[in-house]
Amino acid sequence: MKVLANDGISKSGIKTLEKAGFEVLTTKVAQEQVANYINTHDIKVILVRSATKVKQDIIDACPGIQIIGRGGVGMDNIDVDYARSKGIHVINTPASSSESVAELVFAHLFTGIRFLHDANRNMPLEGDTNFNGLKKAYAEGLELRGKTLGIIGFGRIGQAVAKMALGLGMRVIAADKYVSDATIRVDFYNGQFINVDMITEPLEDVLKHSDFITIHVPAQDGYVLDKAEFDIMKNDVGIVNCARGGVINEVALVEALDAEKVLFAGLDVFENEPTPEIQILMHPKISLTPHIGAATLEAQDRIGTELAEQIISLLKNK
Ligand SMILES: O=C(O)[C@H](O)COP(=O)(O)O
Repeated sequence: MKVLANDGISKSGIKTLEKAGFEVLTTKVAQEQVANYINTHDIKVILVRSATKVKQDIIDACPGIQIIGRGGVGMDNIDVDYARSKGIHVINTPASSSESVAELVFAHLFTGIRFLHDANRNMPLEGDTNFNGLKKAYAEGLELRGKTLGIIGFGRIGQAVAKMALGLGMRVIAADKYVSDATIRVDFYNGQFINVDMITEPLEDVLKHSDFITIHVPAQDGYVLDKAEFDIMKNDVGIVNCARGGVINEVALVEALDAEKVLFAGLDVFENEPTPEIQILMHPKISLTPHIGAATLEAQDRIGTELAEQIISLLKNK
């Protein structure tokens, strides 16, 4: 039985699938060729990350598909309900990348408070006379310890961020439409841990009281952070988005950065992907990464193995 991993899959995933008798194809087929490729190669399982879209057109064109697998969390590139209504299994790996995404949040936070994005762009060339000016700006860096981190969206990833923030000595507050409380287990390398009980707060309170805000909600209709939300935040707040483009109004964000309301932004996701708007790309106060929250060897390894195990249990153990 053939599996097409159109956006790639880890070696561990391929090995597990091959051991169970599947043939795994990792050819990167262009979006417009996907349906034809699936049909001509008799593919039964299509695996994607966020790049390949599996919408109604592909589902209708490929009646042989039995499983659509998303290696990762967000399924906004798949018509999940429609696929399920046609009897197709749709699977993802919701827990595999939480730690990696959370670590990227802190990469952006540390970058923002110590101006790494600016330093990387502006280290002096020989004869450059501006560096002392830069050094003075960099001397206005901040520490995370003792600051308040506001987490919007308190699911698995939001809670993984909370765990790291508590470990760094930050105060953590969170808002979530659906989660009212959570116990955060802050665990240490030596096996010791402490549990911290948290109750979520209204969004407005989180916006008002946070020194830094990080957002962890799925793709949705409408912005979560728009001008009205920026207006009630503290001055010099830092913003991080490693969730989905489209949850922050980028025009309002740029205005807030230019008005010195927001100190910096760390963005892994954009309204336009893979190429963000030029105002975002070139902005001196924005630290940029190209949607790499889950792009660690460890996360991809877990994702590949977890997908493979789900496929085997759905198709081999019937
Ligand atoms: O939803 C996810 O899992 C992340 O956005 C990662 O997306 P990617 O698999 O395309 O890196």
